Amino acid sequence: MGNHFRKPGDGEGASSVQTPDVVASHFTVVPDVAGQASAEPQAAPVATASEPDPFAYNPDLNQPMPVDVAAPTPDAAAPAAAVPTVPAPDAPKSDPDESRLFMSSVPEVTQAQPSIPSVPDPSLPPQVPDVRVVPEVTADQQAEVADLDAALQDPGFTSVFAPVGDSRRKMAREAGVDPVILMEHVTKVYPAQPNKPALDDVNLEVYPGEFVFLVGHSGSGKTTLLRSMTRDVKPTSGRILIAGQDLMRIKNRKVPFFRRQIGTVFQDYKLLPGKTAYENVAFALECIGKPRGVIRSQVPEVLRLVGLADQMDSMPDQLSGGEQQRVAVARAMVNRPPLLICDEPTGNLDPAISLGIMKLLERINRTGTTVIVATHDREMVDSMHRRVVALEAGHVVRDQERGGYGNYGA
Ligand SMILES: Nc1ncnc2c1ncn2[C@@H]1O[C@H](COP(=O)(O)OP(=O)(O)OP(=O)(O)O)[C@@H](O)[C@H]1O
Repeated sequence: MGNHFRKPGDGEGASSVQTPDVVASHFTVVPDVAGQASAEPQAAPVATASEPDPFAYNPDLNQPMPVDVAAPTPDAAAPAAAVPTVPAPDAPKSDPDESRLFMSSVPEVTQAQPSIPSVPDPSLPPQVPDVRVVPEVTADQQAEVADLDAALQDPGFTSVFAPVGDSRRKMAREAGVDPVILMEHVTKVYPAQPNKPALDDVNLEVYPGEFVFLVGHSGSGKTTLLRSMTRDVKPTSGRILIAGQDLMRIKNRKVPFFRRQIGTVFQDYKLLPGKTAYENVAFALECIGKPRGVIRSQVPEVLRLVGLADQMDSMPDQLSGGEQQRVAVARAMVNRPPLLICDEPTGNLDPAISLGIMKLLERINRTGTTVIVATHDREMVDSMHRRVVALEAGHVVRDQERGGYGNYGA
């Protein structure tokens, strides 16, 4: 298991143009439960792959795409209806250097990505205009939205894989591709509520590249589900594999290394109040032993891509809620985790700002990162036409391709 997180000896096909630092930043290896890999975060072995994996996390556009899996054509990869301001990946670049962050050191695309016309891509949203009406947006909010929109034009966000749709998921299963999230019969009973499981026999599979909304009433178990994916909560029974790591068996001392591979974004940002935006993002890289030179180059780039180039030196309390959340997203993404877990990322934000954050997450998803988002934002879910998993009293009651929010209270 675990094709998504590469392990030593996996990536013979890695591009020769990548520097070791860059490769390490993309494919940091977590020591496995058996302790076969180095426990030192600095080690970050370079990933290699003897056989190309169609669904592996692979930001290098020059890597040959497997022929039996549909890579998005540039046009197909841009869900233009849901994200009208995001340019197609083949949009002209205003600054060639700008492509260095999320695609750090990824060379220019020199060849068209192959596609399989016979495989439909049901993940693409229908071509309907975005008719969201955002009431009473203040001048500050307008400026903030404009900033983020400008940042989202950055060609550094490059589409590698389209989100995985139903037929792709089926195809992935048939091809033996491992899900990045696998939950089997997961039940969580908190001691304080012994007769009311927070999760009750949950089964869930999420494949690399998917974007999934998690919805449900307050108290239905969304946070417990997400926290069990990061081993902040240990289920009472069942099985959880995250990128091949068996979270029911992983040793406690290995959990911090595992978590460094997962990006997390929460409603309350969780920024360090005494550090600037730059320092908050840099801290994430310092914790995993990244060299200073890598930090100095990657942190400004990721902050620029989330539209905060001019606010790197601001303290959290000098930033708006939306800007703080963008710092949190930048921090979660700077090490390029293949999985991004977001718990109510727009819960504290105004609608216009929320839309910007969601566009950002969608754009990150289009670089190949699997994204799961718990939300109460009905409009957002309805407008984005993504996979929707609904929980009710700890049960999965709906798992729908390109679904809507459904009949849930706020
Ligand atoms: N630490 C805890 N101890 C005891 N019960 C808990 C704990 N955390 C959550 N619960 C209970 O588990 C159930 C699910 O809670 P959870 O926070 O996962 O729901 P949620 O869907 O995320 O809710 P919300 O949308 O309000 O955040 C609720 O009944 C809650 O009271």
